[in-house]
Amino acid sequence: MLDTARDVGLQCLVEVHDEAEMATAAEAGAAVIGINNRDLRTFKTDLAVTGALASKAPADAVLVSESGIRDRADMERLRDLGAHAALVGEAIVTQPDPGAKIASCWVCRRPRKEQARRKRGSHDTREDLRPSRRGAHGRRRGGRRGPGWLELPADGAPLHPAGGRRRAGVDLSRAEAGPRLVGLFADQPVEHVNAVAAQVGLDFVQLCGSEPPEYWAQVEPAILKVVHVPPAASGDTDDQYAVVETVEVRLQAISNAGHIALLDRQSSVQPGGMGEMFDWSVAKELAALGYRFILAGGLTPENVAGAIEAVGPFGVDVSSGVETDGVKDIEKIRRFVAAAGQGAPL
Ligand SMILES: O=C(O)c1ccccc1NCC(=O)[C@H](O)[C@H](O)COP(=O)(O)O
Repeated sequence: MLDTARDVGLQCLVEVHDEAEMATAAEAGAAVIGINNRDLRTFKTDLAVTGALASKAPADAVLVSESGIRDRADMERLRDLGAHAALVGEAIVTQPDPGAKIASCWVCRRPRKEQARRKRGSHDTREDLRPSRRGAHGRRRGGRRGPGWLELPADGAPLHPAGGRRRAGVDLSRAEAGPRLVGLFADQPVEHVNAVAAQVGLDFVQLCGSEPPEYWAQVEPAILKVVHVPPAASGDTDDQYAVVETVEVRLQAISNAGHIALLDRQSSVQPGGMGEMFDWSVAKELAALGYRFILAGGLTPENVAGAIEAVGPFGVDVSSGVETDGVKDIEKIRRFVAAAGQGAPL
């Protein structure tokens, strides 16, 4: 059945409740395994079932904990037990405001102690399609590096694709096999973005301008949406909190639309590539609230490990920090990638 599903382009969620069923699922090659915390014979529900079976799952399976999940505390517990996703029914449908309930349960980051445990080899994280960008690699084994192709109307006219290719210095023909290819745009006609993406075979489009959600909806490839983080007006805590709230609204909208957010410093000069950091405590706060984002702005081979450790982003992005005299510097890129790999796992 799994083979048939794959042949027609479907993925199966294979549900298990005990060790024997987990062994069957593993043997069958199930890539997504649902651990049902409810015993369907007795209807007894116990989240500990997830803990007991997660360690018996194939290392590269995605684990979905199912049933009996009520709130954020449960979600955190399941995450710590090794689940990658949760299937929640009753706790959401019985709420007057299901959206608020979902938002209150959102847990994304794996805590560091769990990362460390996995890194020691007891249970591995899985390869997924999450990108990091342009050699700015943050995830350990599961991360993807994404060379970026920059197309911004900063000088009036969009770059021709060939210009982009030269600028990014990547062999586009290798994009399929290796890194994910990201194209950067800012407020350009969406038809143009789609045409370029199709012509070049972009995996992601990074929107660096003030494109609204209606625009995102028309973009064909996956989207990285930049959120420019403004400085706190006075630097005091209230102002900083106001910045967190402003950015949070944007992150929510991006996440709800199924896209990936990239936090970068706001600049009146150009929408990125300024080599300047924003206040990482804002990013740290948002990561603690469970938001996933790529961290950008002023990263360098020297500070990237510390940034990952301090903020805990989903990925990191760099431009000028790996340049020498305005040109990408392969040695700096190598050092950046190595240093990012040494930061706390994302
Ligand atoms: O990277 C550029 O040169 C650039 C130029 C104009 C607009 C946007 C640009 N880049 C957007 C990015 O995503 C950068 O990688 C991001 O802003 C980080 O840049 P940096 O602070 O220089 O590392």
